[in-house]
Amino acid sequence: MDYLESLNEPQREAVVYNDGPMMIIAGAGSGKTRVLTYKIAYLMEQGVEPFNILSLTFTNKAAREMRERIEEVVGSDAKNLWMGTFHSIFARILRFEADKMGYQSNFTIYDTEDSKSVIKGIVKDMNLDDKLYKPNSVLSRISSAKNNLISWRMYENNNELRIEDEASGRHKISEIYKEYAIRCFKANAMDFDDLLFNTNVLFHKFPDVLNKYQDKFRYVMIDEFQDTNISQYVITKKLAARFQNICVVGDDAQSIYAFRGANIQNILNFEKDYPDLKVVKLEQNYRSSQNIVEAANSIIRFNQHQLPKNVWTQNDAGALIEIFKTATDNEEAKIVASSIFEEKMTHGLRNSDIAILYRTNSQSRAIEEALRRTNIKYKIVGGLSFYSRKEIKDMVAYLRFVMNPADEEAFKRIINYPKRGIGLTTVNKLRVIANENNLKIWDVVSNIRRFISGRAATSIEQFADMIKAFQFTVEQKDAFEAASLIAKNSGMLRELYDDKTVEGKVRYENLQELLNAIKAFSEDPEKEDKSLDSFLQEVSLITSTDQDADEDTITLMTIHMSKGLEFDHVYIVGMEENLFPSQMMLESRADLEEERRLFYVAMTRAKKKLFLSFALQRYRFGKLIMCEPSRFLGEIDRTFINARGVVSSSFSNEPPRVPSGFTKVGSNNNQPTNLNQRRTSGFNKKTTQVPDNFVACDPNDLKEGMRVMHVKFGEGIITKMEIDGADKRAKVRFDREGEKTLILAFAKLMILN
Ligand SMILES: Nc1ncnc2c1ncn2[C@@H]1O[C@H](COP(=O)(O)OP(=O)(O)OP(=O)(O)O)[C@@H](O)[C@H]1O
Ligand SMILES: [Mg+2]
Repeated sequence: MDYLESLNEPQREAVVYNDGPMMIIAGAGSGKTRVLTYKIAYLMEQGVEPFNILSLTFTNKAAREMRERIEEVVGSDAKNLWMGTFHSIFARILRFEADKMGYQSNFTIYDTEDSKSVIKGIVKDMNLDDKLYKPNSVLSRISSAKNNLISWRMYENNNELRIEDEASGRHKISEIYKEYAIRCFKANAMDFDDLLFNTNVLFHKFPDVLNKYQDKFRYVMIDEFQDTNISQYVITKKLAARFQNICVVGDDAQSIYAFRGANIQNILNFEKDYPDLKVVKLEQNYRSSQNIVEAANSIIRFNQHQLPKNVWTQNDAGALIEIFKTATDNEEAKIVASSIFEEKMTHGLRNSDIAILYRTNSQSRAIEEALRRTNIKYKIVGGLSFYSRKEIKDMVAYLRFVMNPADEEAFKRIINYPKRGIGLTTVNKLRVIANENNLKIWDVVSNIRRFISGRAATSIEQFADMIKAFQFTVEQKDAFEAASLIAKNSGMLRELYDDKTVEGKVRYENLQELLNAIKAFSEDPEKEDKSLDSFLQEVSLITSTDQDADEDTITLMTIHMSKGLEFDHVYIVGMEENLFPSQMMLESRADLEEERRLFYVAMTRAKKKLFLSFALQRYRFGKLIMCEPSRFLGEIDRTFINARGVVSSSFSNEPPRVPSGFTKVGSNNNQPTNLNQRRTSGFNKKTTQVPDNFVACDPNDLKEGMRVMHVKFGEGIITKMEIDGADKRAKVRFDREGEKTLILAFAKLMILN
């Protein structure tokens, strides 16, 4: 039982207490996940059967890691634990119980792209304005209804929602919601939100089913509880109602999914719902250096809404936080890459000890380029994942349709890919026939002669025969053989093989890689169900953090994806106003607090060293804009910072000033004005401006005697060019500021004549 020795007193207390509801609300890095892991191991050691324990995590990867730890203590029995994300666990339950809901157990799980395509179709069929009813925003409206357990029927009768929709000019959303639900059902498909929503319906409508699972799950655990939504909360509460052995673990200061419906209120409700709740606080941080812990504390104090907590650590003070001030986003990337190179040399770090975090995915491009140039291996978590690539989705659509021929989205993808002369008009005709006769698309396709004749009918008949042959194959052969045959006989393999462009080759390799994955799956001794169907289920629930790379790479990801993880060195890039805090998310104080919690999450991922960087100029939305340092930088207690101000054109730490006469960029940027009201940043209190047409020139184009413009110093004349090793410098006599020597790699100059 030596793992108990590796815990501090309150952690141990939390591990061994298992008689009723418990909540651990504790600071970052204080061992919450560790406690949950050992709690499960402890229960199993006490003789609790693994299949009586349900543990819900933020990613499947987190579940896998926990399971491995538990296995170290209790052995292979840990395989039988019910562990995973809410979505994967409830998809599993819904498969078992599908028939009760009128679904077949091989239902498809629609991803966001599928869902949007269904909505697009509905908007078109209803003759609505597709600019007003954008798939994204309609879907998010439906999604948030579902996460608040509002069915389309309830939506229809809900005055408040109707008024909101009417105010935005979109009074048809309730009808779209209804049609969307009908189409998904007809396609034997559920979207991600349905996995939770339908589980709620299932438990509500079928008390005997609920009873069964209540009996089964004697112990229920939830990690990252602060980010659960109402739908998730209600399900788990129901499940735990019999034994009341529910243990939730979280940190209100790390709640970062409110924008997706997560509700911090769940923490407060929990105390009300379980009056005999045992509450445990963990305050000692084991992850980070003292400087990092204190710096993170210093920023989160700016939030008004939080439970009182005092996070401290016995770890060493460690290095100060580095702040890099850089001229442009590309330069920021370069500096981060060279810092990583240097740190690796001096501290003997592996790539996997390092992470670069950013607010939005699009920031990765510049960083990737710089890393490639420096020969540092990296992986992007949460970008376009393997399973989101077109060729993979096409192939998966074939498999989906073979398994579930009601799946209309899969059908749309493959009916004319590879090309078989079945155009959009025909496809639409098929859908109309299906709708009018209240049939599934497959019923029409597989009996096409009854409905249409001519050349199109022949092509469709051939398609139907092909699918029937595939269905037969799937019954006869193992997953890998069947998938290989489908890849070949559908024509997909040849289509990709014939494309000899570089991209085409990559796509062909990707398809092979998918087949490899199916082979590995069908030979995995750990898997009980090795069928193609079961492979598809797993694939549709893969979250982008779940992919493991064997290689030693540094990790690039958004802060949202980094929850629960830790790295020796962490770089947070793009610390600029309007980027972080994000301009798009800032409408209220609550939004700002959520952005700040996001920053808190990012900072507390670092064990030993934290680097923050910002650029003075950055390309955004296709335009070069001036940036101000993030207000969050100014909120960090100065004691913990080493502001080197690494690079700016003049090596100064002053904010850039802008010569008069510059037009203001951003006037068409829709910046809410309230953004500029509160400035605590010690870096920059002024709004900076840059000319709209400012385009920095290539240093090689500069010559003595040229008239140039500099963002900060204004106009001037080049008096001398100097080359010092790799560095090119220019002496410029500025009209206002006098003579300056600029390093051209960093100073951005625009040629005026
Ligand atoms: N008592 C302990 N002794 C030594 N190391 C510990 C102890 N408790 C936790 N740790 C280590 O501290 C680190 C943080 O633990 P863990 O990830 O469980 O924290 P957490 O509270 O879940 O963090 P987060 O809020 O980021 O999810 C891990 O590396 C863990 O192994
Ligand atoms: Mg954790």
